[in-house]
Amino acid sequence: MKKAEFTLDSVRDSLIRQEDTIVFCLIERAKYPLNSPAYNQSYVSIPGFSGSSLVEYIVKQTETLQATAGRYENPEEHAFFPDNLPRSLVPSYNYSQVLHTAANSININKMIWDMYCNQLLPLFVAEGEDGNYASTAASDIDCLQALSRRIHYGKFVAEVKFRDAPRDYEPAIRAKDKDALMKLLTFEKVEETVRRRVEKKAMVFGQEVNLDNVNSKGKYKVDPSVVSRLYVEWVMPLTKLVQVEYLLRRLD
Ligand SMILES: C=C(O[C@@H]1C=C(C(=O)O)C=C[C@H]1O)C(=O)O
Repeated sequence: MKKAEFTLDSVRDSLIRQEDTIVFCLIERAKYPLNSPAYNQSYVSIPGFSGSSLVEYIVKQTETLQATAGRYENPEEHAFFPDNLPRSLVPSYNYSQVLHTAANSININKMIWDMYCNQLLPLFVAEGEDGNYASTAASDIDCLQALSRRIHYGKFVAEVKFRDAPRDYEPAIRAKDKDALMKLLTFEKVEETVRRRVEKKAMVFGQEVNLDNVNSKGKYKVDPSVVSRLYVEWVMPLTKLVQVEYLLRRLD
């Protein structure tokens, strides 16, 4: 099978497609209220598990299973609990080796976890509980994995930007000048387009569909302004943080 081409346009196309995944994941999570017991230590006393919540239990177990099926062999995937994961038990796929090996040392999932659980969730789910704790946690892992994939995709964005203009990036990398790197890789117009597009996607994907094709209740399943805030305050800044961290190691 032909490998996908690797250009700034193809990388941006992937980010655009990942927006759909993220918006749909948020819509699914918003079916349930906060369900705070899923995040409380007092609710879980599972024999053999010493973690701090049902969500952590489900994420750890899911990652263990998916590691054996080769998920983390893919340079686009990052585990939330990467320590002591089992090895893949399936034949390895020959992924394109486009990234510098230093990419392997970058994983900001702890920040993503904290942002999602402590800041984002209360903004887009209703208060209260309905007992669907396991389903809620299953929705959380979908959201977390989609956000993590998008944010760590910054490694590919940075690589393609570096290859397009190595002479611009090299002095800032050698000087370890994070601010200069941030300036070089930032495109404010692109960010504004992303912000407006994800807000629109939240309106289109999250509306009530009926045969008159009118959003009769004028309500959305996830508040579009929360989705644009998610991108402006967390997703884009964290993607840029990954880009800077990657570039700093690009000449190692
Ligand atoms: C991802 C890129 O780099 C930066 C980060 C962006 C983002 O996270 O969406 C958008 C524009 C850039 O400032 C890009 O240039 O496409």
